[in-house]
Amino acid sequence: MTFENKVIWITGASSGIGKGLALELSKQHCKLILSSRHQEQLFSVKKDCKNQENVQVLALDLAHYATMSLVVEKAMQLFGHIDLLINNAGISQRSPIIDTSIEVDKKLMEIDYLGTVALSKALLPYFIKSKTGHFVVVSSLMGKFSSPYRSSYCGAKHALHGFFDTLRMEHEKNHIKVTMICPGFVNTNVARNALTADGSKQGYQDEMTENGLEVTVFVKRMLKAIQKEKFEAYIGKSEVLGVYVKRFFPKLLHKLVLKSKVT
Ligand SMILES: NC(=O)c1ccc[n+]([C@@H]2O[C@H](COP(=O)([O-])OP(=O)(O)OC[C@H]3O[C@@H](n4cnc5c(N)ncnc54)[C@H](O)[C@@H]3O)[C@@H](O)[C@H]2O)c1
Repeated sequence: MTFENKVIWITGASSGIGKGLALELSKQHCKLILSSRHQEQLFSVKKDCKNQENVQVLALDLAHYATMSLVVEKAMQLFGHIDLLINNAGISQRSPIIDTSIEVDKKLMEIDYLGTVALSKALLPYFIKSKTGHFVVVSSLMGKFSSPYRSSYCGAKHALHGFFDTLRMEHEKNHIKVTMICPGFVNTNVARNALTADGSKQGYQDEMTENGLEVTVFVKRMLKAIQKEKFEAYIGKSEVLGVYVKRFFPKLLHKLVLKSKVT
C-alpha cells in the first residue's frame, strides 16, 4: 500500500504527532485534510506542508461528538472521498485517582474515546458503501497497560481497543482496515497539555516524554505500520516491552512500573 493519491484525514494535526504526520505525508503526493480545534494553527501547518494545493483544513472539536455527522459531510465535500482516517487527536491526564474530579474522567472519555468513536461511526457508512477504507487510531501503550496518575487516560485509551477491535471484525467483509498505533514516549507537548485533578493543564513537560522518540522518527515508523496494515503497532523505546511483560507476567509489570517512579 502506498499513500500516493490517497485522501488522508488527520485529526490533532495542529501539533505534535499529527503535525509530523501532515508534514511527512505532504511529501508523498497524497491529499490531506487537517483537523483539530485550532484553525489558525492548522493553516500554519498547511503553510509548512509540501504540495499545499493538496491540503485542506477542517476545524472540529471532538468534545462535540454529536456534530460529527455534519463534520464528515463537510470532509467528504473537500476531495469527494476519504481513504484513511487517522484518529490522532487526544489529551492526556496526570493526577492521582483520589484527587481527580469525575469531570476530568468525563472529559477524557469524551475527547479520547467518544469523539473518536463518533467521528469514525459517522464515516463508516461511506467506507461500507465504497467497500474500502482504513481507520488508524492513535492509542498509547497506556491503552495496553496502566501507569499511576493516568487513570482517566488509561481508561479511555483501553476502551478504544475494545471498540475498534470489534469494528475490524464486523467490517472485514467490507474490506475495512483498522490499525491501532500504541506510542510509548514521544517528545511532544502532550504532557504540558495533560489535565490535572481539577481539569487545568499540567503546563510543564515530563522528563520521560522529553526523552522519548523524536516526532519525525516516530512518524516514519507509524507510517510503515499503516502501510503494512498492522492490527496493532507498539512504537517507542524500551517501554514497549511492557506490553509483553503485562501479557505473560502481569505482577512483574506492576512491580516494574512502580519501580520506574513514574510521575
Ligand atoms: N506524545 C506522547 O508521548 C504520546 C504517547 C502515547 C500516545 N500519544 C497520543 O498521541 C496523540 C497525539 O498527541 P501528541 O503527543 O501529538 O500531543 P499534542 O498535545 O501535541 O497533540 C494533540 C492534538 O490533539 C488535538 N486535540 C486535543 N483536544 C481536541 C479536541 N477536543 N478536538 C479536536 N482536537 C483536539 C490538539 O489540538 C492537538 O492537535 C494523542 O492521542 C495522544 O494521546 C502521545
